[in-house]
Amino acid sequence: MMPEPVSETKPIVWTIASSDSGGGAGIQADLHTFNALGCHGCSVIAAVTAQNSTEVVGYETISPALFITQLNCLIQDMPPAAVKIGLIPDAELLTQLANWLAQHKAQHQFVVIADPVLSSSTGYNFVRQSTLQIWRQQLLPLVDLLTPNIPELALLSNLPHQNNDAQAQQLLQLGCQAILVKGGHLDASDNNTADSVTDVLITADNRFRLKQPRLDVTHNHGTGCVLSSAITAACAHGYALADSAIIGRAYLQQALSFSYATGKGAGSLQHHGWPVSPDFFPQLQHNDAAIDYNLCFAGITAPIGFYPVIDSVQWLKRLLPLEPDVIQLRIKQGTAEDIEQQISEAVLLSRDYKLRLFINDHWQLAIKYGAYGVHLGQEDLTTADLAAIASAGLRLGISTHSYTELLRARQIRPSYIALGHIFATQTKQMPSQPQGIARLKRYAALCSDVATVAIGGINAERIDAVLACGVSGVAVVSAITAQQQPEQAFSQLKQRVEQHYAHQV
Ligand SMILES: Cc1ncc(COP(=O)(O)OP(=O)(O)O)c(N)n1
Ligand SMILES: Cc1ncsc1CCOP(=O)(O)O
Repeated sequence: MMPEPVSETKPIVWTIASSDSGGGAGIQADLHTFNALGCHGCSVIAAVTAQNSTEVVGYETISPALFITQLNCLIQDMPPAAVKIGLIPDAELLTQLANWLAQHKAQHQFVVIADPVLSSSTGYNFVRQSTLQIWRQQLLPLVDLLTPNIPELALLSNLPHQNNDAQAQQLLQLGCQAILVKGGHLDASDNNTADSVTDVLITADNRFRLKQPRLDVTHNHGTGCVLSSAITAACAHGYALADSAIIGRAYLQQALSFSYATGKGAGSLQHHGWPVSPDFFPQLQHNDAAIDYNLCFAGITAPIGFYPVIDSVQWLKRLLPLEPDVIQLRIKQGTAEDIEQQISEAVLLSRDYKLRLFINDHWQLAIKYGAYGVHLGQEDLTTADLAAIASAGLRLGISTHSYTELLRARQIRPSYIALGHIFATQTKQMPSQPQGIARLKRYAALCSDVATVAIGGINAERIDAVLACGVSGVAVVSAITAQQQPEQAFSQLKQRVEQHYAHQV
């Protein structure tokens, strides 16, 4: 199957690792992964291994001179957006690499993801104490994300008798920015069970767990290589580390689900394109004790469609004659008294006009006056009484701006999920970057089981591209309220959206 085209540009990514003659791991697996995730992969080979699906028979490292020549030659013409480091079974090459990265990383601003391969899954040991020291002292300070399994974490931290958290903290202290502790080894971690695998992403100020069903597959050669390469590819597409870890984990779950036999031992993973099925995405476990994930929110009866967002009851009165079907009242200014007055009046009007009216932020007033629904931001999720909203029968919409927020919102099972901001917007100062059309398409595909609304910078020129992404609604502010003829703008956009959904039925 051809991978889905995921973006207009193909970021350049490098793998600095070793060749696996069996093709399931190492450089070969990395390049397959990069390609499937819409990146152009370059390779810097550190060693050539002779291995098949049952054993590593031997290896030879490349000369330090040719190793450095590969790096220098690539940086001149094909600088990377992100670099993955894999098996480098030689202390001299590791030192050379650390020196080279120290010289070039800051200037070229690439992300470094390192998978500290210390032994093969078939049991071949590639490292000595001297290699571990170079990892600790020279490489870790240059690494943005390290992806050790539990035995590698213990070895690298040199704290074999401490728990995984203490070991990870030790590696952070040595200078690496973040650690994804892979839970695939059933033995040493209480995060893992026979049924599930939990990886833990740890940074200096954040920590969350990515939990997935444990797949009962024997063909799992190259799992670590594929995960770290998929994370590298996602970073190269500009996703933040946490989102990249999520994408990597979903890519791996998908590839493992279709793995196949190659020889007599563990076979290889099947590379597909960008993961979109919710089945492949992990469950995120934050320290969100305040959120109840077992609530049931009322569904939305008809497609959301055209969804204007306005900031006063005056605007509502102006638009009501044009027969809006859904509107959000998003009042950001005024006294508590004034806000309550506007909300109570708007809810009464919405009943007369059979309008589905969402209230932004003011969930208590929405419940008090019986609005159709409430829209909340991520920061509201731990302070609002979600159980009260659910039991009052109000619909809930939640804002999201990333995979991390999207997975969190999905776990709450709201009535709809807002995906934003898609394009630059003048209406609100956004702490995040515009997501763009390629990401919107991926997010919408992941939400095939829940209604979605796109928001942010959407106007008459852009609305067709947004609708083509498969969302169930399109929210706009300035495309109506900042226009010279708002009523005309409203009617034109509404008609365009209605035409789109009419053709979908
Ligand atoms: C449909 C829709 N999507 C997103 C938002 C933004 O909501 P929030 O994150 O709560 O930010 P503010 O609107 O409070 O600035 C929205 N209002 N509607
Ligand atoms: C409230 C909000 N949340 C994300 S973008 C946005 C503003 C959208 O306004 P506009 O449609 O004018 O870009």
